[in-house]
Amino acid sequence: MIGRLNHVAIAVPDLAAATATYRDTLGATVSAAEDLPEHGVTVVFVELPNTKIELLHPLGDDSPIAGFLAKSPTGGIHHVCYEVDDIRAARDRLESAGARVLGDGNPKIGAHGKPVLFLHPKDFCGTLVELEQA
Ligand SMILES: CC[C@@H](C(=O)O)C(=O)SCCNC(=O)CCNC(=O)[C@H](O)C(C)(C)COP(=O)(O)OP(=O)(O)OC[C@H]1O[C@@H](n2cnc3c(N)ncnc32)[C@H](O)[C@@H]1OP(=O)(O)O
Ligand SMILES: [Co+2]
Repeated sequence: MIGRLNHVAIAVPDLAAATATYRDTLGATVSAAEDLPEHGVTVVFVELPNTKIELLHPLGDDSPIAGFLAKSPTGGIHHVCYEVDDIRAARDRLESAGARVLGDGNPKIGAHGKPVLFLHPKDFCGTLVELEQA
């Protein structure tokens, strides 16, 4: 059911410093920072030849990544995102298998303009999984 690895997201306490690390130390192409209030994060995209890295920083009082950064103050890998052909069919299949879809179960529009959903980390080997419609 899952296809390409769309991105790996890294939660960071200092977005400017993380951006500089990827741009200046690792020599990657990075985007400008973008606020996504709908998702409670500010994001910088790092473009790699075969996938993307999302550098995430909390935005607002109810950011879903605040708890993660409280537990890992220096940051760390927050989620992986896999592409699926039909996100609603994937959701229904996963729910039938007992997996927990986070939020109200309806896809939101993600950072790349496509519908996304999140799956509980305890159901997927301790890793938060994002699904994005291909
Ligand atoms: C940029 C836009 C978009 C895109 O298009 O790409 C994004 O990626 S937005 C990214 C941010 N959005 C989300 O993460 C939405 C989904 N996330 C959530 O709903 C919550 O973060 C969460 C996964 C339910 C966690 O909520 P939180 O309140 O922080 O923690 P809990 O106490 O409820 O956690 C329960 C349990 O799970 C562990 N945990 C939490 N986060 C992670 C994680 N990222 N990876 C692995 N494990 C995680 C947490 O430690 C708890 O474990 P125990 O302590 O053992 O109970
Ligand atoms: Co993401």
